[in-house]
Amino acid sequence: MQKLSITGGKRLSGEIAISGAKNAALPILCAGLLTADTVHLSNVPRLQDVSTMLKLLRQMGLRAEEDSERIAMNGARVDKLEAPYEMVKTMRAAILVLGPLLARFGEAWVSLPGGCAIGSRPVDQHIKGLKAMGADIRIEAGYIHAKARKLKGARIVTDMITVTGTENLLMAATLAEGETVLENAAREPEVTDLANLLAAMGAKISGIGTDRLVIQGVDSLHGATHAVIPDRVETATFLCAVAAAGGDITLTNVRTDILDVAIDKLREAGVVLTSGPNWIRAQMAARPKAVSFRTTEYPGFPTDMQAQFMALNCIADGSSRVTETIFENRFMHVQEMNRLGACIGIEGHTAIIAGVDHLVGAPVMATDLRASASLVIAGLAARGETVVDRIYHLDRGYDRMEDKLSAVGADIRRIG
Ligand SMILES: CC(=O)N[C@H]1[C@@H](OP(=O)(O)OP(=O)(O)OC[C@H]2O[C@@H](n3ccc(=O)[nH]c3=O)[C@H](O)[C@@H]2O)O[C@H](CO)[C@@H](O)[C@@H]1O
Ligand SMILES: C=C(OP(=O)(O)O)C(=O)O
Repeated sequence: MQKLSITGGKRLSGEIAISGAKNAALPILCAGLLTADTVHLSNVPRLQDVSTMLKLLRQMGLRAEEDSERIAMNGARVDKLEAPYEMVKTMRAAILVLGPLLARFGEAWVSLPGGCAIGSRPVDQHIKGLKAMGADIRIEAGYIHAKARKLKGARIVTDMITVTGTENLLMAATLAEGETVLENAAREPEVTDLANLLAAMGAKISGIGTDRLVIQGVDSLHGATHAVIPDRVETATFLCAVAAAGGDITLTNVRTDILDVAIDKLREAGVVLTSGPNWIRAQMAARPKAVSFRTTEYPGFPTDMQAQFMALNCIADGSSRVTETIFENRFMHVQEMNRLGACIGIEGHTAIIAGVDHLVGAPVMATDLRASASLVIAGLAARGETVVDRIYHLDRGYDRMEDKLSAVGADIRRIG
């Protein structure tokens, strides 16, 4: 099993180009199922989840031609309406084929995702919404089996804000008969990016970027050309890395307008940030100051950045409180950080971090995607060598992270 070896204590200096957003690219690839025409995508990140999603879509009959960070996909020959367990278990986002398959082909078989390292993560709201649109949905042998001769528009109020739930229902609604209103919709920029692509494909959507999406169904969608938005989580991860290790880096291909909370917290931590239209520069010369926060839906503090900011707090001056409100089990990195000498206690959904003067490298285990990133950040700041095991989690969502970090002076390499 591959690992990352990091020898901490090197300041970071130079430029890193940010890749396209994983959480925008995955639903956007699934949108290719909604049309028989060709959808041209650029700024698609090269990471494991994208490869897994392409493998799944190709199994269904979607044609996808890849060239560097561009993909042209054509759904004219899609005929296998199934997402098997082997795919869904490695990538929960496979659930995003449910809405498009049902809307265009009237049937879908999607393995029910189980829980994962960060929480139980049910998909009841996806099912509730599709049922409200007239689908007949049964759970058969571990699969969601959905059927609908033609979906019908409906007013759907989800019990909680759900990102992929909103995306699935949005895609389904584009080809439903009549009007669908999605209340309590997720406002994450990745949902907006998907909605913008769907609009370019001929979908009639109003309220894009708000928590109330109104969709007038159309008979068919057509091809389009779209650039995936830059990854705000990858951006924030590298900003946390320089905040923890010190140095001066400039990130390019970024969208600073979707990073407000992260930027505020980094400034509070003492990072000097300057930015232009598509770049941000971070300079850090001192020990970071501790920052407290609670995760919430966009535009609040993202749960996907919680672990990386916690790594910063471990070596910060002062104590902090980090409350996780989205997932019930997203503190798996805490025990690993404590193995590096951090001082973190957990009270319910809150981690209380007493900043220590320095961390000391040790072998640690990655338990999920962002936990892995946080351990890399901790390793960059620690004295001596940290070896992060199970980095297949990291590879799911980061595009060549160790190459990008070594290019700015980090001592990091893949082993095993
Ligand atoms: C591929 C992708 O975009 N993944 C992101 C997406 O995950 P994902 O879309 O799976 O997360 P959701 O927004 O759906 O989850 C939010 C909360 O709602 C709960 N819930 C959700 C749906 C449902 O039917 N029932 C239910 O109870 C979940 O268990 C969780 O507690 O949003 C999360 C929250 O910003 C991010 O951490 C993930 O990186
Ligand atoms: C939790 C994440 O992804 P996923 O929903 O694909 O598990 C993430 O990107 O941090």
